[in-house]
Amino acid sequence: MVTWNNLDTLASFKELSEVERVNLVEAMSGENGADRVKNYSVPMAGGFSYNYAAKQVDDKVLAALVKLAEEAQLAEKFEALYNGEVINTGEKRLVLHHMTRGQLGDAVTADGVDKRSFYVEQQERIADFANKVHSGEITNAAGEKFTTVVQIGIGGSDLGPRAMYLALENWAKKNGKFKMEAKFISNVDPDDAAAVLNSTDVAHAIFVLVSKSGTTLETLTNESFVKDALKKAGLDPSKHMIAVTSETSPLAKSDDYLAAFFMDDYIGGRFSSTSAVGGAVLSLAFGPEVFAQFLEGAAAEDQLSANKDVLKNPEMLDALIGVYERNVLGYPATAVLPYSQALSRFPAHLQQLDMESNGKSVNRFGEPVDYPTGPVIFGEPGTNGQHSFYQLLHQGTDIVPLQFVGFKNSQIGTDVVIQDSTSQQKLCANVAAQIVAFACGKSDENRNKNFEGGRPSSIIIGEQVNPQSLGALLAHFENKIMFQGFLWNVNSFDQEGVQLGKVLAKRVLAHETDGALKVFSDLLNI
Ligand SMILES: O=P(O)(O)OC[C@H]1O[C@H](O)[C@H](O)[C@@H](O)[C@@H]1O
Repeated sequence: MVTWNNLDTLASFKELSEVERVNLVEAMSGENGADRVKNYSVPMAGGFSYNYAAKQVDDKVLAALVKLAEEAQLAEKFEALYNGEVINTGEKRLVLHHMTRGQLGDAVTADGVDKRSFYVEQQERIADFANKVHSGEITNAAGEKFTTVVQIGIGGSDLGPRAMYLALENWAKKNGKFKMEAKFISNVDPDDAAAVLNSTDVAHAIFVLVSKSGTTLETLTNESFVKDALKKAGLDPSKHMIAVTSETSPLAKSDDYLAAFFMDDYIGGRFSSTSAVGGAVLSLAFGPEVFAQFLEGAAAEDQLSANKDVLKNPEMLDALIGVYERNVLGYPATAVLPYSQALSRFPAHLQQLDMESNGKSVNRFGEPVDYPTGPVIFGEPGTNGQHSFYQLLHQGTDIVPLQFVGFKNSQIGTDVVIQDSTSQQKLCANVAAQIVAFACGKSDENRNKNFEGGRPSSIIIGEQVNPQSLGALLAHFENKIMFQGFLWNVNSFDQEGVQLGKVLAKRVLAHETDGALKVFSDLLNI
């Protein structure tokens, strides 16, 4: 049995806050620093390692974190989750996204079906559909092959799949796995749909309407926008559209689609990249085998997350260090900085994954908590970020912990030697330099040029962005966020905070406003 307690009631949390702070400048300088880089590293799946040498931890802090993990029952809570306990207390739901990529524990039956079999069945249906589209067995009305896939969805039905597609696009082109170009429409801004449609040959496009609830205003509006464009082109929308939704949604039983594929209420939108939500677009774009490899990578990382030895569990360790930084050291934000163009939208996905999950002020029983929970998450690929907001990170008044991700190899392989180094080497040199610059700083008599250092970072180092490594990386962050939710004792799997704005927007559109809302409506010409 697991017990759910607030972080500040745990004796081990009090002990952690009393452990002497690490002076990162000293820790990371000289031979000491070299030893830390060699020793403070844990292997991950997908060829990665998680290196936390430049975090503000030492063996004493780590020992206290291990105790905290034990008292908070992190391993047992994960076990309860994958064995089908109702972890999403707010919505009274199980949390089963891990099951889309493997079976970590017991078989789980819900709604009268074995859930793992249900997810596998959907994967097989998608694979069959994608193969038929690729072979020309499923075509447009004129009998011509579809060449483009356009996903319509928002939030979890957009960000993850889009980030994953962009991450693998060049890898697929280079490795002969590229089947169809994918595009995405998400914003209700008419310029989003119009711009995508203007650059798409709609007669050869298949549209994937993705909405777990089937009620999201932006997505339903964009569906109508696309149907309108198809009709104007003399095409039958029902021959160009498929749906991905939950079986209980209004879209599930509609005849408006060529086919419908399902996820369910036990998979949160932001955790749905490995379900049919990511499966449809990624299988169409790159083939079902590539999607299967992506799932394998995620499953392998999930296995590591289930390890009870904290120092061999990269996700648990990352989560614990993050909570130490947030709740003991008092840092307000975390930046995610992938040194890889392929991961250009990965930080955007993590913003939703992390902030929608752990941006909570009440615990899982609805009682207010007296400590900070999820930090602000933001990020950009390096080196672009360096030339943008790193000034604040190096010399600003807030300390912002950093999560770097770096790869030894590029995806396309085309490179050039300028001033004795390749572009890939320059990219990697920058990430190494930044870690040490942030940690150690540099003294200068001119205060303006002085770097105090002491700014913590970790780095996930991999070989290359490919389907397996991408799956592992995604699972790393999903599971880290889950463990942090356990530590903060919040429900990471609901998102009530997004409702109020939606309700008020409906009122504006119905002209049922007064006060400030009325004046803003007038100012915006609604
Ligand atoms: O997939 P849908 O039901 O259309 O939901 C799309 C998104 O909208 C909601 O407002 C939530 O904030 C997100 O968690 C969700 O991913």
